[in-house]
Amino acid sequence: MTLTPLVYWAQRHEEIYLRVELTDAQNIDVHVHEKVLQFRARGHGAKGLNEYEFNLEFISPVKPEVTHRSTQRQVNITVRKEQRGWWERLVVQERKPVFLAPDFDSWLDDLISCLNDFSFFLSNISGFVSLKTGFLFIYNLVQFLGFSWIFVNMTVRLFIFGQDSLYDTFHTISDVMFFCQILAAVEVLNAAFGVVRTGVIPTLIQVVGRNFILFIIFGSLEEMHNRPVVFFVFYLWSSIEIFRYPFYMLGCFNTEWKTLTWLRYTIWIPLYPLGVIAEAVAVIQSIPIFHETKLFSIPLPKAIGTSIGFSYFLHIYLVLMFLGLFINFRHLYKQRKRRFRTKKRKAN
Ligand SMILES: CCCCCCCCCCCCC[C@@H](O)CC(=O)SCCNC(=O)CCNC(=O)[C@H](O)C(C)(C)COP(=O)(O)OP(=O)(O)OC[C@H]1O[C@@H](n2cnc3c(N)ncnc32)[C@H](O)[C@@H]1OP(=O)(O)O
Repeated sequence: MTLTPLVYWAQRHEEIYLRVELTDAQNIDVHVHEKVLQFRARGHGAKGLNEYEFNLEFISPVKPEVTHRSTQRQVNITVRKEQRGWWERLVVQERKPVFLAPDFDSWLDDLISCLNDFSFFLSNISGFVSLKTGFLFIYNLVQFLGFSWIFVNMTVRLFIFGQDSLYDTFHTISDVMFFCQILAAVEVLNAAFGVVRTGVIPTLIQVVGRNFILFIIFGSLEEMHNRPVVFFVFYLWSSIEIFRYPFYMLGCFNTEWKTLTWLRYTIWIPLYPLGVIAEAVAVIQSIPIFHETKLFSIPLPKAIGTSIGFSYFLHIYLVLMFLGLFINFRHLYKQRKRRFRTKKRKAN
């Protein structure tokens, strides 16, 4: 008849511990094949000095290497789980074998270690959520909410009112866009003071470029308010921001969602040129209006008798825009390469 020793078990996320109640155990043979652990040894158990053995078929796969250590009172066996995780029970069959019992001492150790882990996590978190992280997170959250509101509002209005919605974008959206774009000046400061790892020039080009269109071209000319170009400019701007800001928010906690990262570093490829083209259309449409109204024109001395129209500056600005497009396109291309190259290297 086969004699089985008493076996106590416990688990951690990566390991299984078995404590076999055999004193002075000798000729210990323990190995794992597939999910089954086989144990055989000679020692003093419940039925005196005898051969004892047992088999356990684990509920999940384990690594084939087993370590064991015998003391005068028991044999301790450690088996490594194939995949990290918490098992709902030890063995495949729902009714546990009679010789098997939970090892409460070890569970207690486990509980203590869990509490230690938790307090370590808490102490880390409190250090981690520094002032800078908190500030960046809130900033990105506010921008994300603002641009999401813009994007969703414009999309819903497009579905409900169709083409008509293109003509009143400025009236319905501009207040939130003003708010978000004024706030975006913070990004220039962040870059200038090294709060985030990015160049000042690309950020300045981005913020100044957009605010020029928003405040000077759209904001100061009522004639522009009902033009469909406002819709295209606002829609293109918000289309990138609803991905860029949540990407930064996750970054604040060293977390990433691969799809979001891919979107943040990819959809600018079509959006940026389209955005610049839409902005250029807005500038071109505003030129005759500035010309007629003489708004922002600089009067010259009476002797010369004329003024320098703002529309001249707009011609120069059109050239600057494409220069800006080139600089920022190159910058974003480099950022994309850096991001995906670093990721690939980390993966290797
Ligand atoms: C100098 C005078 C100016 C004269 C202007 C005249 C010319 C004007 C031409 C203007 C053309 C503008 C056209 C434009 O308006 C059209 C459009 O926007 S269309 C829509 C598509 N647009 C886009 O896709 C651009 C979106 N914007 C951006 O991407 C940024 O503003 C830009 C500055 C262009 C690039 O961003 P950045 O350099 O910051 O790259 P990363 O996102 O890779 O960030 C680098 C690292 O910094 C961390 N970071 C950055 N910001 C934050 C933040 N707010 N919170 C937390 N962390 C942040 C980021 O995580 C990266 O860190 P790591 O590398 O460690 O991951």
